[in-house]
Amino acid sequence: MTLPTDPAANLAALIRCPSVTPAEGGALVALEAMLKPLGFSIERPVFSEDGTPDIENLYARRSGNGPHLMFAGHTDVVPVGDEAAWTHPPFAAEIANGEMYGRGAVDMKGGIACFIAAVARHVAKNGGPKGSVSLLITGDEEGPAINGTTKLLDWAAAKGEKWDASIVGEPTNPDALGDMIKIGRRGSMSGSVTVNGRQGHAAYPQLADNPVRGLMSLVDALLHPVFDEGTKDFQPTNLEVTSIDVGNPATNVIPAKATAIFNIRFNDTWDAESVQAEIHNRLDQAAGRKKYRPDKKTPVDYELVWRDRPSHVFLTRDDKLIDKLSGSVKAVVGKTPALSTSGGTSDARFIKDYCPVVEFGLVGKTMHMVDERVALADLETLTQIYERFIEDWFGQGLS
Ligand SMILES: N[C@@H](CCC[C@H](NC(=O)CCC(=O)O)C(=O)O)C(=O)O
Ligand SMILES: [Zn+2]
Ligand SMILES: [Zn+2]
Repeated sequence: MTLPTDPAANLAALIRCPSVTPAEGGALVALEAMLKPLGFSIERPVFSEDGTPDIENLYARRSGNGPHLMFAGHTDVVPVGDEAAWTHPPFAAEIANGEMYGRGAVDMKGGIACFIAAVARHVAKNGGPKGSVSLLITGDEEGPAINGTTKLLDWAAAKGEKWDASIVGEPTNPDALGDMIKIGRRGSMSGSVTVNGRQGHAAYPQLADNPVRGLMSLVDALLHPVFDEGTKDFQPTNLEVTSIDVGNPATNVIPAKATAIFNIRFNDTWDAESVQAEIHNRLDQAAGRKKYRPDKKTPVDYELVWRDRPSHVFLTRDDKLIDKLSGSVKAVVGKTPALSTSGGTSDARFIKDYCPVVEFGLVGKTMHMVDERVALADLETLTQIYERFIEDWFGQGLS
């Protein structure tokens, strides 16, 4: 029987599945095909909640006598964006100049492909680890994350599953494999601000109330001043405006409404409540400013809506697990990774409530971009690191 020891072949099979959240796209079927020959028992729970799409997930376990290592990840991917701008089609897994192109190549079908190849090599060489290995894979990491990892963990724990450690295979390395292990993340929250104005003729602005002017004041206040300078463990808090939308096809009509959407990444100076209070305060102050609406007597009429659930700031530092993983990285690439909480959030925020967890995966430079791609050499190196970690973690015990 052929075992899935080649990470590039595993990844190509996964990239060819168009699993943009919330679509399964065949990705979990492809995973089952890789995991069955390795002796995993596989379950595919589907979770639902009102107002959110149903999500297919996968939990696979290869049981053995000894500790239990869980690898966690997601097969869903973000949309491709401007498909015409890709130099290779996003779901074809084409290889050029030693790199495989495709949505999910690094975030994070590539990480899953490498972990499976690592287990396969370990099984081929040693007959399998001295303990249990499981894969906890969601189809809802990039989306609202309501019917994914959090429910999958509850569901597995209710069946008696217990884990001694977990690795999340998000692309943690900024430039080269071995750069960085993630040991926590900033919080994340999104909201929208809609300004209600009064529609009218662009040549008679005194008869209208242009909501774009009001929105400019509010957006300015969201961006300035900076929220903080960062803390010992975390980057500075940062807010990005991700959309400004008026939906106005005419050039000479002042629209009735204008909306901005924003996402804020906050450090441990804040929690979700204090961020919300700060944003409210900034908007209230800005609503009365005259800069863009000198002739208006009333403040900007706006509505703030918080979207989705906030993701909380968290640290997962576990020195024993970090030492073991750092040692495995060093053994393969010759350098000790930095420990960081930089970048986005991850499902480690749910896993930390069940067992020690660290994050380590591919180089993330092209994640969410057009032409997402991974060096084939990196796939091989990450596979070797994961294999080495499996050997070290099961072989030397947990201390
Ligand atoms: N929208 C989801 C969470 C979205 C998670 C996403 N994470 C990444 O892209 C990983 C990036 C990295 O490794 O730095 C994000 O941070 O937006 C929810 O809110 O639950
Ligand atoms: Zn990801
Ligand atoms: Zn992502």
